[in-house]
This record gives sequence, C-alpha cells and structure tokens, in this order.
Amino acid sequence: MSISYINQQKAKLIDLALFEFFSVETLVELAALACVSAIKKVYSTNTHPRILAIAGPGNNGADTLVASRHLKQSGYNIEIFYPKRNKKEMFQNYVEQNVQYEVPFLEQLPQQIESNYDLIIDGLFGFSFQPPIRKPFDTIINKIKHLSENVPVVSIDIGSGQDVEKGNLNNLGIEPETLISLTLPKEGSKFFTGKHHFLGGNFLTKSLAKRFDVNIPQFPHGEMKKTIIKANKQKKTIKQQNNKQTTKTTTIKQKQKTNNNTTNKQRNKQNNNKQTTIQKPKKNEQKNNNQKTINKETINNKKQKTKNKQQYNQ
Ligand SMILES: NC(=O)C1=CN([C@@H]2O[C@H](COP(=O)(O)OP(=O)(O)OC[C@H]3O[C@@H](n4cnc5c(N)ncnc54)[C@H](OP(=O)(O)O)[C@@H]3O)[C@@H](O)[C@H]2O)[C@@H](O)CC1
Repeated sequence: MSISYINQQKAKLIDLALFEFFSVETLVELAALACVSAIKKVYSTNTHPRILAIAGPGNNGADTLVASRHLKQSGYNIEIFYPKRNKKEMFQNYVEQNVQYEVPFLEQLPQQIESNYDLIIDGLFGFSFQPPIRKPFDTIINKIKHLSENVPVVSIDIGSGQDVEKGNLNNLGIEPETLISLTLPKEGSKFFTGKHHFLGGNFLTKSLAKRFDVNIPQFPHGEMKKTIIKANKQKKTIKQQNNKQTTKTTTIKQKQKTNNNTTNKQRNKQNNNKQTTIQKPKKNEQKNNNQKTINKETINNKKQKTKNKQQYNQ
C-alpha cells in the first residue's frame, strides 16, 4: 500500500484528532522516542557522540527537548539551544527534566560548531510553520543551513524554514541529511534530497485513516519505519542508475576492506553510503533474477514443446 503524504491542514487536523484520546505529553514522548530510535540507527555514540539540539517554541521543539533527554540517557553528550522558550507548564517540565539529567542549555548558538559537534538536531519548526521566517530564527536557520555542509543535520518532521507543502522553496530552509517524518510524511518531503528518511509515530487508527482518507503505514520495525521515501525525481534517477549502482557497491566494499586506517567519522560516512547504495540495487537484482527465471521457464517450455512434438510425430 502506498504511503500517503499530507498537507499542512490535514497534519494539524490529525494532530487535533489524536488529542481526543492521547494527552499531548504522551504523543510528544512517543514521537521523541521514535526520533531517538532513528538517530541511533544512523549516528552512533562512537561516531557522533557530541550533539547540538536546537529546539523551537512549539511542539516540534517539545519533541526535541524530550529526545535530548533520552539521547543523554543513551550516552550521547548533548547540549540544547532553546532561543525562544515556551512558557506553558509542559515545556517548563521538559526543561527541568533535562536539567535533572544534566543536559546543558546554551545561551547562544555556539561558535565553531563544526569542530565541537558531530551532529545537529533541527527541532525548530514542524508542520505549523508559516513562512516567512521571523527573527531571530532567520539568522539561526541560515547558520545551520551553511553548517550542514560539514556537520550532519537531522530534522524532526520538517527541515526548519521549509514550506510544509512545497519543500525548500528558494532554498530558504534547512536541507537535512536525515529527515524523521512523524505520523505521515508531509507533502514537502517529496522533494527531500538527503540520505535517510524515516517515518516514526505509529499513531493512526483505522477510523482516523478513513476519516482523513489516508493509508495507515506499516511499521515492521516497531515504532520506526526505516523507509526511504525518496523524492519522485530521485526515484527516476535511481531507476536509471540501477545497473551502475551494482558496480558502485562492489567498489565501496573493496575500498572498505583495504582502508583500515579511516577515522570513525569517515568509516561512518562509508557505512551510510553502503547502506543507501546496497538497498537500492537489491530491487534491480531481484528484477534480474525474476528475468532470469522467466527466461529459464521460456527455454524449458520450448524444450518441452519440441519433445512433445517429436513424441506426437513418432
Ligand atoms: N501528530 C503528530 O504528528 C505529532 C506531532 N508532533 C510534533 O508537533 C509539531 C507541530 O507542533 P506545533 O503545531 O506546535 O507547531 P511547530 O511547527 O512546532 O511550530 C509552531 C511554533 O512556531 C512558530 N512559528 C511558526 N511560523 C513561524 C515563522 N515563520 N517564524 C517564526 N516563528 C514561527 C509559532 O509561533 P506563532 O506563529 O504561534 O507566534 C509557534 O510558536 C510536529 O511537526 C511534530 O514535530 C508531536 O509532538 C506530537 C504528535
């Protein structure tokens, strides 16, 4: 069954509908845990121990605050920049929980992020973002955008500053390496160009799916769908490049065997490439195998037919 992409209005309505039988705290806790599970899959404590989490004023920021607490408990060295604090009790509790778990809050976006952090979590804005980006977030988003060339960025639900439905219009928003969509991917994520796209938040009921005319995604790995919901444009390119990729996979494997002196970071990058590259040719291999089977069957049928004909003629 195909994945449903939702627009901003539907995302808000589904969220409201979930509040009919979930507390906001429960949803945030589950969404955050799904994010943590995705982050751990790609960025381990060995390769990416130092994380900078940037939390926004809404529930996207709440997900980030809670995820930070879990990541700290999982052994990461995490720090939070939370420039516009939400005064609601729930948010104050999340801050206090982080304080209790000794997660530092930074007063300013730190200098030299490239050399001091291995990963940035972008939790500024989610599906309620309305362009244009207002101060002080314009400067922050701009800075992260430029850093993302050197430090991997994970965005929760939406790359902050991106249009929820149209994606990264005029390149104003953050283009993450990893995107973690929640409940269902938003329309803008069709244009996602990063490496990893996960889906978390197994929240939909049958009746909600019917009410909002969406398909319930399957979550074969518990709460997390290790989906690679790639941009349509990319899918086409992938199809065209399938044959080339089989060769690439072998090259990467050979390189990994010979290069024992790579740093952790380099090794991780290779593994990431390997992960993405290996997953794609499988389909192709499958196709080739199917093709081989069909060809074999046709030959066998032909042989059988000739035999039958010979027997009949005798
Ligand atoms: N069901 C699910 O999938 C679940 C989803 N969850 C999560 O909730 C997220 C949605 O949360 P949300 O609705 O609180 O909104 P969010 O995007 O965080 O931002 C709102 C804040 O941003 C501000 N703001 C907006 N535009 C701005 C601009 N241009 N420039 C500056 N500021 C701007 C806006 O300010 P205001 O306009 O109100 O002044 C407000 O303060 C969702 O993406 C997911 O991560 C889970 O927690 C639970 C289950």
